[in-house]
Amino acid sequence: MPTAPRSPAPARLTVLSGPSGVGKGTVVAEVRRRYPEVWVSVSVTTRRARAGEVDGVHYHFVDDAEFDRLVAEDGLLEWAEYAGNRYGTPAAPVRERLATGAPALLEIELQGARQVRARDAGAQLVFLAPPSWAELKSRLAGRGSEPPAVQERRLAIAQAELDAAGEFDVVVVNDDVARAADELVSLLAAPSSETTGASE
Ligand SMILES: Nc1ncnc2c1ncn2[C@@H]1O[C@H](COP(=O)(O)OP(=O)(O)OP(=O)(O)O)[C@@H](O)[C@H]1O
Ligand SMILES: Nc1nc2c(ncn2[C@@H]2O[C@H](COP(=O)(O)O)[C@@H](O)[C@H]2O)c(=O)[nH]1
Repeated sequence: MPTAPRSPAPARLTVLSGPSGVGKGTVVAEVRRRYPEVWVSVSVTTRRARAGEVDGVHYHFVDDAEFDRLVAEDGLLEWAEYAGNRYGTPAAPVRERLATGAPALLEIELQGARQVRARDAGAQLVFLAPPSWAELKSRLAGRGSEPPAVQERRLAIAQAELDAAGEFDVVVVNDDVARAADELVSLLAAPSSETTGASE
């Protein structure tokens, strides 16, 4: 008797987190430049777009009412308030992507990473760390996208985020963009310990 075609096993969700200015966006852009097939979730945010940011590409820029609506209808996989703005991951595109058996990548902050872990024990949490505190400060200042007071606010949050690095499955040091991108690509491709049966 012919068997019905089977759906592929859902793939693993990978989360990239780390303090503001460490280079998450830069490393993800390098991964996508080399591997355009890597799928990265586009978050919603109430923050205003920076110069050069494109709605629907870098973020879906929404107002507070729209964000409230998404939360109320359980449309977000996770969400958090960060430095005075809200950010969240639209749930449906991530679920659809994983259901095809292909991996998905989220670039989100610490509170969101913790929510993903609580919902999905098989998710892989990757922490991107700076080579030093001085280098982190210099990168954030050098980017020039926030005034000094906002940089200070982000650096205060960064202290707590660095203290939480031990909660992550893997720490990748971003001392070199190409090398960090290589490490992230190999982590995305690595099979989940749940599917290999390896112990945690
Ligand atoms: N390995 C690196 N060496 C030197 N500079 C880097 C490196 N990686 C990123 N940068 C620079 O650091 C700055 C911050 O990078 P990026 O915007 O990617 O950080 P981020 O972690 O995504 O920040 P945020 O969380 O605030 O969005 C940018 O100016 C970027 O060019
Ligand atoms: N919890 C979530 N955090 C997110 C999401 N999208 C982005 N982020 C993180 O927010 C901070 C600030 O981002 P910025 O673009 O204003 O510099 C940074 O750590 C991002 O990774 C999300 O959907 N959920």
